[in-house]
Amino acid sequence: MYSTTLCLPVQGKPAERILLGMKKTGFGCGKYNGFGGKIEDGETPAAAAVRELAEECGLKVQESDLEDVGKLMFSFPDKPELEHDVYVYIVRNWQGEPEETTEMKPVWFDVPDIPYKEMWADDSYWLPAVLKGKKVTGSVVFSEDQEAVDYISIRTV
Ligand SMILES: COc1nc(N)nc2c1ncn2[C@H]1C[C@H](O)[C@@H](COP(=O)(O)OP(=O)(O)OP(=O)(O)O)O1
Repeated sequence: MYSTTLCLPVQGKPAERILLGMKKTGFGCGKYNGFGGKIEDGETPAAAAVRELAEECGLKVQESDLEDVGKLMFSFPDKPELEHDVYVYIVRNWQGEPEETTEMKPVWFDVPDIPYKEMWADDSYWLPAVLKGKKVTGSVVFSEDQEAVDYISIRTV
C-alpha cells in the first residue's frame, strides 16, 4: 500500500476549464489524468503535490494554493501490490505555463468536453462533483483487467 497525489489545475469557480495531462509513462500510461505521483518517504501529501505538479507539467504552486478536495482509495484484488490512496487537490493559482515533459503532455479541456473515455474509469464518478465544489472521499475496487470499476463507494460533502 502506498500513497499518491493528484493535482487538478482549473480555471473558474465553479470550474470551466481543466488542465489534464496525457500520461506518457508508468502507471496509467495512455490515459488523461491530473498531475501527481507517489509521496516520498518523509514528504507530506501537500509537498508531494507541489513537487509532482512542477515535475510533470512545469506549473509552480505554493502549498497554500492547494485546495484539498478529497481522498480516494484504489484497490486491485488481482494485484494487491497496486493498492494505493490518492490525495486530490484543485489549484487555481500558479506560476508558469503548462509544458510537455517526459511524463505528461498537458491539454486544456472545457469541462463539458472532459474525455472521460480516455481516463481512469473511476473519474466520471467523482470528478464532476469536485469540479462543482464538493469534497469527496471513497474507495474504488477495480476488476481483474485493472480497467473496469467492480465496486465504488464515494461520499461527497
Ligand atoms: C486507479 O485509478 C486512478 N484514478 C485516477 N483518477 N488517478 C489515479 C488512479 N490511480 C493512480 N492515479 C493517479 C495517482 C497519481 O497521480 C498517478 C500515478 O502516479 P504513480 O504512482 O504511477 O507515479 P508515477 O507518476 O508513475 O511516478 P513516480 O511517483 O514514481 O514519479 O495517477
